[in-house]
Amino acid sequence: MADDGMLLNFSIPDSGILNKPQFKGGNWKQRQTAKKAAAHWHTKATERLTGVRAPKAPLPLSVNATDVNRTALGPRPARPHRSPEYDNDRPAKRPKVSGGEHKKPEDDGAAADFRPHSDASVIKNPAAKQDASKGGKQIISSLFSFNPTSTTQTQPTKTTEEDAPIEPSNAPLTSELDTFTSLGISPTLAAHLLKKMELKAPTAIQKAAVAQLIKDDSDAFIQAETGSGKTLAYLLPIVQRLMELSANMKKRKVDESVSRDSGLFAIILAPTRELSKQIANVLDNLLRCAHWLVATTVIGGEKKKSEKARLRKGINVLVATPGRLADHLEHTKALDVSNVRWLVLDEGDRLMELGFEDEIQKIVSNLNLRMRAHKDEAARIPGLPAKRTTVLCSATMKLDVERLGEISLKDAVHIRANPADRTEDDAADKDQAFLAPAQLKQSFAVVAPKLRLVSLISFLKRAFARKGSVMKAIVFISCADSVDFHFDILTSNLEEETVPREDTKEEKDEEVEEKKSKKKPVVQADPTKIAVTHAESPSLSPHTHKVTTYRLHGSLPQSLRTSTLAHFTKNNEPAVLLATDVASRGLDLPNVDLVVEFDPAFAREDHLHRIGRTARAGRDGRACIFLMPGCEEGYVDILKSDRKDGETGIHIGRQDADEILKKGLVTSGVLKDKTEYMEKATDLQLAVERWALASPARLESARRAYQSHVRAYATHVAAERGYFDIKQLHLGHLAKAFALRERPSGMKVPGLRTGAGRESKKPAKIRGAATGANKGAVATKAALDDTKVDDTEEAAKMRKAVRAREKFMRHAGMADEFNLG
Ligand SMILES: Nc1ncnc2c1ncn2[C@@H]1O[C@H](COP(=O)(O)OP(=O)(O)OP(=O)(O)O)[C@@H](O)[C@H]1O
Repeated sequence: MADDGMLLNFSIPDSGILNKPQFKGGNWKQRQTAKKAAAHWHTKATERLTGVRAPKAPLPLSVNATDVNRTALGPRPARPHRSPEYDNDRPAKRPKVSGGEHKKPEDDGAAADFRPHSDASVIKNPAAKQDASKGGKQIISSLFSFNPTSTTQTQPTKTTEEDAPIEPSNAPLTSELDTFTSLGISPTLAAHLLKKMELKAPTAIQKAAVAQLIKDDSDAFIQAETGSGKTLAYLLPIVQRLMELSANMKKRKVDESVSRDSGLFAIILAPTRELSKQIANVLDNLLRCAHWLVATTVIGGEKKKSEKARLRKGINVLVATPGRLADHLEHTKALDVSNVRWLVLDEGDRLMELGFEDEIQKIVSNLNLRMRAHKDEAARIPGLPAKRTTVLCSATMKLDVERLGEISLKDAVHIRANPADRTEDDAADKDQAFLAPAQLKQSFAVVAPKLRLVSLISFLKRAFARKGSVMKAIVFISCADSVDFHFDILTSNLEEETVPREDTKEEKDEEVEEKKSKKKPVVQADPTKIAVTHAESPSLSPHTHKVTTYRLHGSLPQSLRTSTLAHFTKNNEPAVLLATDVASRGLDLPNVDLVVEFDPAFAREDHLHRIGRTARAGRDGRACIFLMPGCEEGYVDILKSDRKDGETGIHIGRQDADEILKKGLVTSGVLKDKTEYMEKATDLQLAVERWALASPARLESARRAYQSHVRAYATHVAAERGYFDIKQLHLGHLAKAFALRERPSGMKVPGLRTGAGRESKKPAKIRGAATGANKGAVATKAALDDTKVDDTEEAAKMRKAVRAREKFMRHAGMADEFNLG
């Protein structure tokens, strides 16, 4: 149209085409109201003249919950400022939902402090609309009101930083007499350890194990704390013995010296692929001083064909996962195990937990059979021991480890770092032998469910505030869905999150069409996002440096898991890894200064393995566990039992959510007024909620994470379920920590993985609290079925393990940890 063409020639000055009026007189409030009204009419007039619709101004991050509501309702009447503390004094309000309809709090078993959600802009959002169409209701509750109070002391105790330094318990020995050569290691190997691997002296467990395994062919059970160097404790004697074998053959001028064709002499079994690869790396480093010896790995998740090709070429040491080795023993002719004289079962308790008992039994019988059948052929290798030595490594001496010992060991020697510490008869509680490294500084944070997410962000913000104070941190989260959700939050620019825009006409039409065709909108996961396992964290990075966030869980493809761990290991900049328990066992990640148990572990020994990712080989480390006020605080008893000086509890620090929020969010360190941190926390929470509401995929991810979290919560071992009582879990408050504004009872997760069809109509709280003795079993089985506890292979193993354990416990007349009946 001609008019349009003419309009193109208009140039609109930056100041606008209408003069802005001056506002004088009246009080501040009246001037603000007049200014807003004028701005509104100014915009409308400009739009009318230009035909261009002005974009809506983003809502600043510094608004609070009531401001958001007001944005939609217009200017509010003057009202005295109400501090969040004032909220605390108010009696509970009946929850009011967006339709104006009131509902009794007990209707959904959720929060009693739900506020009406009248954020029209949120309701206009497609995700929210989709939810509203399903009968979902948007609820905003205040972060700081109606939180449960702590049952323990409210004032933080002396922080662990203030404690006097403690002698490390897993460090290399310092006496001049304690050298590798004094244990029987050859000068060549000792020189290699010193020059190439920078290892000057053995640790206590290495001293005990190396001396024993070099001089003797007896089976052994190695038990030592995390980070004490168990890997080298069993690898060093094997490599030393193989080097001796080689030297022997040369001395005796036997035709062929030891080479890759001489046969397979040692097998090391580890429960996970990550651990197998890590052991293989240490072994490769050792074998650089004996290049004629060849090692390789056979682990699940890799092509069997290439593994077969490697086995065909000939190997001397094999690192494997039990399932894959059992498979090769059955199907790969090139795998000859008749010369195997060392079998190591690393992380024995975990091997049993994952249900590898059958595979290990098969492997052991196969080795025995072939060794007996080829006795004479082995005689051509002078010095090859007549009997096989089996070494079992485990942090604990639980019943299932004893069972593994029965399968694999014969007259085993019990090797401990300090045998004087505990005698074999000191078996009142064998797990108690497993303690945290003495120098590890432990603390717990008492955080109400609603404050969990903002507290985690604040805690990490504070930890990474000064470059160098924390280089690497690991945050343990109970399930894969929750890891993904928190990864997305931490790697998003929350400050850019604005109130979702209004739908365009096209979108409205589309929606009408959709409704007509009665097609349910399908929320598709973005396939490109699956491959992203690390990204910068805007919310954690201070101005001075960047912090990278990583994610790791068993549902990621193996190649991605491996590359993520490698990237995290090589990264020399500050980084945080969000992980499930897939990263809790055996992994040796350098420079981890801090471990955060955002979700407490399912059992005490898992907790010890998790915190053992720091304070390794004598280095310093910090660990903090998040506990909710109430029964969870009782878990401090477990923290005390982790330590030799436990009963006193003097080395276990305590922090409150308020303290964490103040330190993490008020970066100046000085509070302008005592509610400043509350406002900042509320802003952060609102930003996260807006982030979730901005797309259906994010909302789905939040709901999925929440539901998986609740299911995983029900899987704590029976002995600890008093601390983690699902019936005490406040589902409504917890939903807020997942950025959700919905009632737990009405929450549906589109595209829920396996088991979604069996979703009960009852709210999770009621489902979790199934009746009588089988409540734990119901919850556990639901968790195993519906939660991505680990990858599918490991989940299957876990199910098998649960069944095996149930059977075993029944036979042993013991209380079953899953309360099966
Ligand atoms: N003698 C030593 N001197 C210095 N550092 C050592 C020594 N032996 C091992 N280390 C280092 O200690 C760290 C922990 O070793 P390793 O992974 O074998 O411990 P672990 O006892 O198996 O721990 P976990 O129980 O957690 O699996 C590694 O980084 C390793 O390089």
